Amino acid sequence: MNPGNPVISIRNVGRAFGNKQVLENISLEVEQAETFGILGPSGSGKTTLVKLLTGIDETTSGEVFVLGVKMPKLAMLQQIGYMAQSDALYTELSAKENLEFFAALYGLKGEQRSRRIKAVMELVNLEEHLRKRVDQYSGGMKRRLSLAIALLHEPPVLILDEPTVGIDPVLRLSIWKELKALNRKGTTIVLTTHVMDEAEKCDRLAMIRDGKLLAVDTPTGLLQATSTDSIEEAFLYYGGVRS
Ligand SMILES: Nc1ncnc2c1ncn2[C@@H]1O[C@H](COP(=O)(O)OP(=O)(O)OP(=O)(O)O)[C@@H](O)[C@H]1O
Repeated sequence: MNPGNPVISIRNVGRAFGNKQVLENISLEVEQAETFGILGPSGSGKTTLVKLLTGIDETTSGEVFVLGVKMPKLAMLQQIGYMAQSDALYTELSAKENLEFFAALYGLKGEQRSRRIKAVMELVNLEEHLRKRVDQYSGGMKRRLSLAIALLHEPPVLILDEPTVGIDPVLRLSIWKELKALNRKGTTIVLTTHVMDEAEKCDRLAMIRDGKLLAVDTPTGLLQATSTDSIEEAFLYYGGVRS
């Protein structure tokens, strides 16, 4: 970590849809090479928040900066790897064709493109299914392919919306190992999760409920602040029970 050099800066951010205020006055910063988790009950605004970080969506108040650039900014596509909650894949194409499409979008060419496609497919354990059409993939395989695409261009910022849903525990562990290895190389990771043992692996966690930021701290700090023994209990303390 490199404190004082935020890769992501969220300043007084609000997002409303019509008269429904989904995010309210959120401010937080994520430092370089942090794994930063966003935890909150269903409908609390996690996906809305991460979409603002990727530039897919825009704030209705406040500002978001990624790597010092005010979002949204199309050019930041190259700098951010995003894994959405619902897979954005071309199902009538093979995995390879999907990867090639995104590789082209990210400007990867020739030998580098082939090398990266091979590397990310190995990582998510799909190398044997490279030529298979995505509509023949299981739900878990599609999640893994989506993660592979997010990692393809080795972006400095990774934004993952519930990355390991539908992924078995063995593969989940190997994906976490890789995420931590990326962290060590300087990649900043923001993820949303409902999985408590994943939350514990984050350097810091933001707890949100009803679009409001309730706490930001290390997992240990959250346990101390709530006098609880597990992240699950801390989550319930902050109102997860009311989801
Ligand atoms: N485009 C939209 N138009 C209107 N309301 C929306 C829109 N997108 C999200 N919302 C509302 O914003 C709230 C927060 O949704 P969001 O998807 O961010 O929650 P979440 O915390 O990611 O939930 P989950 O854990 O179930 O994925 C919900 O009440 C949702 O209905």
